[in-house]
Amino acid sequence: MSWGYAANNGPDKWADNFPIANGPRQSPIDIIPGEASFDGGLKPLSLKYDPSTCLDILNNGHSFQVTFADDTNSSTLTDGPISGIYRLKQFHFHWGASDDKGSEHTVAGTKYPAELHLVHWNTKYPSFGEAASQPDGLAVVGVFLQIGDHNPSLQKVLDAFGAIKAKGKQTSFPGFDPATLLPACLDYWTYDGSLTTPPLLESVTWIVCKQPITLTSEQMAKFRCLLFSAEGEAECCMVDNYRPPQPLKGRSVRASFK
Ligand SMILES: C[C@@H](NC(=O)c1ccc(Cl)c(S(N)(=O)=O)c1)c1ccccc1O
Ligand SMILES: [Zn+2]
Repeated sequence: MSWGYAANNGPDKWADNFPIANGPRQSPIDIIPGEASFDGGLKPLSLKYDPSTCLDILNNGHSFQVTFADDTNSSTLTDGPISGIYRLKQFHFHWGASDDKGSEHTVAGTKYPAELHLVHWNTKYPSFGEAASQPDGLAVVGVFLQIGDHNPSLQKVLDAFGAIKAKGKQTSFPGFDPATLLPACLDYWTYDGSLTTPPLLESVTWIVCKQPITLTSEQMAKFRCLLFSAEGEAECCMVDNYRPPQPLKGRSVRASFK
């Protein structure tokens, strides 16, 4: 039985096969703004993305991912809390069965309907796979989604869902600029954490943007048309693919803003 988000294979069961689930730097966490410490030494994020590196969009049975060519420094994250150059590998989302839940990080207990993760790896290592096992290997920019105005950029992603409805489906997705999914203000919280999905490796510098991006409730409903299941299997809607907040275990959360 492989891991998932159902009662019999979901987050409460992951420690059976991935004992690091109870480790010292697990993600996500509940971010409590009043307990975050402003760090004037934190630099602004520098995100430089080249749309020509965007390759395809796929349903991996846990979420959907938009993948990028990461053989050059065309799409990178630098500065912010990190040193060196991190390359964009993919972005994906986590969302709920209804608009009152779905994000992985929460803010003083507040859940957003969804959360975007832009996954980058440290080019001091030879590949994403190598980097994912190093304490400074990955850097993920998290962006909350909240119900509001229509999001034309996100609509381009939603329009591709017809081709990737079932687990294992993939289609080319050229020329998409992920910078169009970023909020106007790049103030952020940062802390040391992990992948929020198995193998839950403790290799992620988390960078969570304070300002959400918006989408309409109708756009949010489109996420819930994807399936966890493969073609020919009993249809199972892809919803509630989020891990709940994990213990902080003494970690500090820094803020790039006052
Ligand atoms: C669901 C998907 N997970 C990732 O690809 C993933 C990779 C890195 C990060 Cl940092 C994150 S996260 N959520 O912390 O940003 C998620 C996955 C996991 C295992 C096997 C197949 C597969 O597709
Ligand atoms: Zn994620």
